[in-house]
Amino acid sequence: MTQPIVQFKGIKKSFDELEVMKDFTLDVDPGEIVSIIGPSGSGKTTIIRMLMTLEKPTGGDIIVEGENLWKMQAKGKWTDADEKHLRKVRSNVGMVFQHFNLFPHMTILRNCTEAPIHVLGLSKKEAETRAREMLEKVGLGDKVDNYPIQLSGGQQQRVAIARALVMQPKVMLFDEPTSALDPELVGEVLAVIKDLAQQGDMSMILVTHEMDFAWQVSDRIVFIADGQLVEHGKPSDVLDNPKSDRLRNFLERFRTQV
Ligand SMILES: Nc1ncnc2c1ncn2[C@@H]1O[C@H](COP(=O)(O)OP(=O)(O)OP(=O)(O)O)[C@@H](O)[C@H]1O
Repeated sequence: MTQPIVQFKGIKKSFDELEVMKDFTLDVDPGEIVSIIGPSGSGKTTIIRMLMTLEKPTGGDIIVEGENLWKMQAKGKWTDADEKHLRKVRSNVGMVFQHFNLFPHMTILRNCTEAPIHVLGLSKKEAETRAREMLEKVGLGDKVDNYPIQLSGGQQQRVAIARALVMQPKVMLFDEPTSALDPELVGEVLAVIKDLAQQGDMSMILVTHEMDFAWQVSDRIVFIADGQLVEHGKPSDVLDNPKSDRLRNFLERFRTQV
């Protein structure tokens, strides 16, 4: 049996009095494409942020490639060696946010070489070779010397995808990657993500409100509500034949809004 690349086990998460996750459990297999859907405020972004170690779960375990993210302390407290180990495990996880957050004073190429040089320790030449290859892959091979401000929002988001890919992650996280874009720019970004999904060598966890897109690219759709996983399965099962009232109501509300 293959070991899941990512495991959430009994995750609890509260912000002061607000209990966001009550008991969230999910395994993601190598190469699997999982989309997370759910009502606004149900904790989708929080799940992604916990996996990026940007938020700490209140309880439960998050395991990446067999390593328990929040329990890596060898001596019961965080040491420099633990932090280094954590950074290494975390470098298996790439992230594309809603807002692309490129460095405005750096060229597109340099935006993509900073992390491989400083986190992975690649030489400038190696990092540039990888970055050019990834920028080519997202259709921006001719923009390496431009600055972010010279690119459209859709192009900037494609740079953000290339920047994450340069780290050769085993899992890519996308948190509503098109929601900050003008509608006419959404398609080009979704096409790049779809392409990556079809290559099949990376796992992906996507938080998206683009249901048609989720239907097309996902191996599995996960519906969360009230702090837990309510339903999951193949897109045709979850989106076309919901079993629970909560999912049925969510999809109905969603369809009347679109
Ligand atoms: N740092 C924080 N401090 C306090 N509350 C927070 C924090 N981050 C998130 N929350 C709250 O946790 C809940 C879940 O937020 P989250 O952003 O994960 O939801 P979501 O499902 O991604 O929502 P949306 O679909 O609207 O993006 C919300 O009520 C939010 O206000």
